[in-house]
Amino acid sequence: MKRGFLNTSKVKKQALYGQTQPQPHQLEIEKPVQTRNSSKSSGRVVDAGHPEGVVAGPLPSSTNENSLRTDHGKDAILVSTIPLHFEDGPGDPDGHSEWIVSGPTYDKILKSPSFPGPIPKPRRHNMYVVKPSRGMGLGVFATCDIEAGELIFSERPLLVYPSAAAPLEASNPYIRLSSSKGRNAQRNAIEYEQLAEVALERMTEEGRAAFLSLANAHGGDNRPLVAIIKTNGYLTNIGDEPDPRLGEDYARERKYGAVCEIGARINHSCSPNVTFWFKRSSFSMQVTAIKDIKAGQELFSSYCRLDQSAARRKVALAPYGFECKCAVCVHAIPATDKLHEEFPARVQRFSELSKGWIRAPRLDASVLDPLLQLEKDAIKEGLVPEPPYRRLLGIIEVVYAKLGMREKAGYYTEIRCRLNAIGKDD
Ligand SMILES: C[S@@+](CC[C@H](N)C(=O)[O-])C[C@H]1O[C@@H](n2cnc3c(N)ncnc32)[C@H](O)[C@@H]1O
Repeated sequence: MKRGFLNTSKVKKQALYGQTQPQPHQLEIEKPVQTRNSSKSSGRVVDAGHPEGVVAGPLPSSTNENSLRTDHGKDAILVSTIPLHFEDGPGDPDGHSEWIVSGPTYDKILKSPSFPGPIPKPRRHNMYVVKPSRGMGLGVFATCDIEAGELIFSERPLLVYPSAAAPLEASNPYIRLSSSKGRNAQRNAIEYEQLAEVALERMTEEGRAAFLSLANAHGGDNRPLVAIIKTNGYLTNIGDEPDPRLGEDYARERKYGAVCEIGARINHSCSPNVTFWFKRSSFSMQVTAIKDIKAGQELFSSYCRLDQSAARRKVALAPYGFECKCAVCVHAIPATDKLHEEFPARVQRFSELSKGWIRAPRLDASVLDPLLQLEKDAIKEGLVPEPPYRRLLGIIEVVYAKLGMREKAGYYTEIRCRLNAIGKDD
């Protein structure tokens, strides 16, 4: 049976399946919504009904024939609850996410061995609290001392969505849209608002309330759900395979973003102390400390790339509706801007020099001075999350080892390993 899904509550509670059609990402709804390059009639959303023993309600139960399948066509788009939830089952103890997803990506993840695994658990309970943060709305605060590299919490996102659903300024690394943004993005956003409505309907009452209570920096947007996604989404490591047959927009991997209930309360700083990483095998988002954090301190992530000047960061953050007042921004001068922009190149230069130092029969301890100075500056400028920072730690470590200063070398090995371990187990 084929039907327009938006005004059909039964269908709203089920996975949606668009059969393979010549045009990508098209859904037949009351009025067919056309996506990029499209002048032909759209694909179809099919209510395939339920197999025995599987039902749509009560929410978030959502499995139907389509969500159990792992052979969806290239152009299928589903809204599905993940992990799957069966009527007579207890539901996943780690919770469920709603996922707006292309058929092939859905199939790929579902077919991964032992998917979904349990979400990682922090070593300690209740390491954070959500409460008001001066001038920033709500924020998340540490309730105990936390070490760099320590997992603070993990959660199944409320919603996982294709990043094209929530195009932001291109410099945002977390929700990045492919090159030809503009018109296609607008069209996609309308379509995705409708898909987000479907996803919202499928959530539990608590999940829906949590989603709708999240910050919205795009109040004037007439797509309120996409606006919430834009304000709160973080990039995951799940992406659709590139599909060059569909043109420039689809010619590279298109990532998925995630909106999380707790993670979304973390405010921005250009000197962040936590990082987000997505674990595919458990379909969960992790928040891990990248610096030692004292009890009572606020947790901050970065909403923008840090390898750019304060002026560029300001532009990148504008869609979030605030001006960053962190120490790094407030004290920005041309020299600090230069460090942000040149940090990877400076580390690279030291990396090349260090090859000669290691081979040298004897090394003067003075080679450490500029390295330690760069490390100090990088910490002060909030560059700890940048991959070159870890490379810098590695260089300092080998220089200390070469100088026979084992204890110092060991110290650098430890912090480098702790940072390197973040997100590595997936
Ligand atoms: C993902 S939410 C963070 C949680 C949010 N404070 C809340 O109350 O839910 C992003 C929004 O928080 C606020 N925000 C985040 N970082 C900020 C900062 N450094 N300064 C001022 N406002 C900030 C902005 O309103 C932004 O649009």
